[in-house]
Amino acid sequence: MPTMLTDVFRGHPIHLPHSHQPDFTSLSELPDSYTWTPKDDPLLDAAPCPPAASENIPLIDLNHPDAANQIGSACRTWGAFQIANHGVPLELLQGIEFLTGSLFQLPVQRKLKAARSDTGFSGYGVARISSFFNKQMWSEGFTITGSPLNDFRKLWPQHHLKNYCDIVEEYEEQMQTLASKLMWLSLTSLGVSEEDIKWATANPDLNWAQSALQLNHYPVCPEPDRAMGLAAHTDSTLLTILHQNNTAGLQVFRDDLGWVTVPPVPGSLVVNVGDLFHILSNGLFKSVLHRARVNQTRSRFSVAFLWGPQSDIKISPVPKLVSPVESPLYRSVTWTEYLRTKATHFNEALSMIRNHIDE
Ligand SMILES: C=C1C[C@]23C[C@@]1(O)CC[C@H]2[C@@]12CCC[C@@](C)(C(=O)O1)[C@H]2[C@@H]3C(=O)O
Ligand SMILES: O=C(O)CCC(=O)C(=O)O
Ligand SMILES: [Fe+2]
Repeated sequence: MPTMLTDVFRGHPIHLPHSHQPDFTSLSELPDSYTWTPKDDPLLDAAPCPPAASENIPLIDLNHPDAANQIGSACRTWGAFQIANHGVPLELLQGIEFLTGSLFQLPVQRKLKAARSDTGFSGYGVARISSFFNKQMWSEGFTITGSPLNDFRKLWPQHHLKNYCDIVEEYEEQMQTLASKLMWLSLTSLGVSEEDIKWATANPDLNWAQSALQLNHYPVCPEPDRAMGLAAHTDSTLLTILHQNNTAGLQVFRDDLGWVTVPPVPGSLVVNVGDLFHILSNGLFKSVLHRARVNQTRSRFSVAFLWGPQSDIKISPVPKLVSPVESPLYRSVTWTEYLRTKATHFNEALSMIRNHIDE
């Protein structure tokens, strides 16, 4: 029986030093513990030198006949792109956004009833990556995997539950189908087809995949330029599909451009390449470093669908992308092993599993 995401941190507790959530609305000044300087994050103010032209991640129409190549090119240069005509109904995007807003609007004491424990996976809390930073992030989150019923019943009365659980389940189903379509489209652009990835084709109906939903809230902030919503990180996933409300905040990093803000395009979705897809593509696809900034006038919400393989599946560079010249850059790893490595080594996790080829 493969490890489910719910078991990933069992026996591997993640203790978050600042798990106490403030009532963000009551703060008119940024407390020192929320004030970030380049000492707290060396990439905080990273800007290109000389300043770069205004470039952004591409917006790709999934109905375009050349979509696969456009996606492949975005995965190589940015590790991120936006998609339109993705087939996810607008009402469902509005539904998950409404649910996210209603959840975070609840009083802190109620949200804490569904707090995530040190060894737990789902529930309410600060970002898991908080333990790697000295400063606190201006955000709150809620992680869901599978049915959210157990956690939701701690938050809402019975009559809301069915509707909210239906929205989450429908959203997870649609995202799962979309993520798989995006994976195969991007692999096609590398000349990799379904016969080349046995673990995916041996388990039809996406039985080989698992996922989590991360709901994020970035409240209005009195001093946004000195605060950080979610610090720079890469996702551990194969792919992450992100819905953001109509408020900018997500930024992606490119060595040559510095931080680039991803503008919200109503109805479209952002896709990030995660570390496992970087490994699978033998480094051809970039796992994108990204973060979320906050602002003074509008709350921001995002819903990240984090998608990866079941835990009995070992991910390693696709043999077709490996040759005597292009040796495998990484050893094989399951998602569970990788999440645990990431929980201890954070942004160094990829280099921990990199093969060191003697020159
Ligand atoms: C499956 C997962 C990926 C994630 C850790 C988690 O167990 C659930 C939350 C995910 C998230 C969302 C915010 C950024 C991130 C780095 C984190 O701390 O929690 C990601 C994790 C990840 O992709 O590694
Ligand atoms: O809120 C955002 O735009 C980013 C969220 C994110 O990176 C995540 O949940 O992993
Ligand atoms: Fe992320």
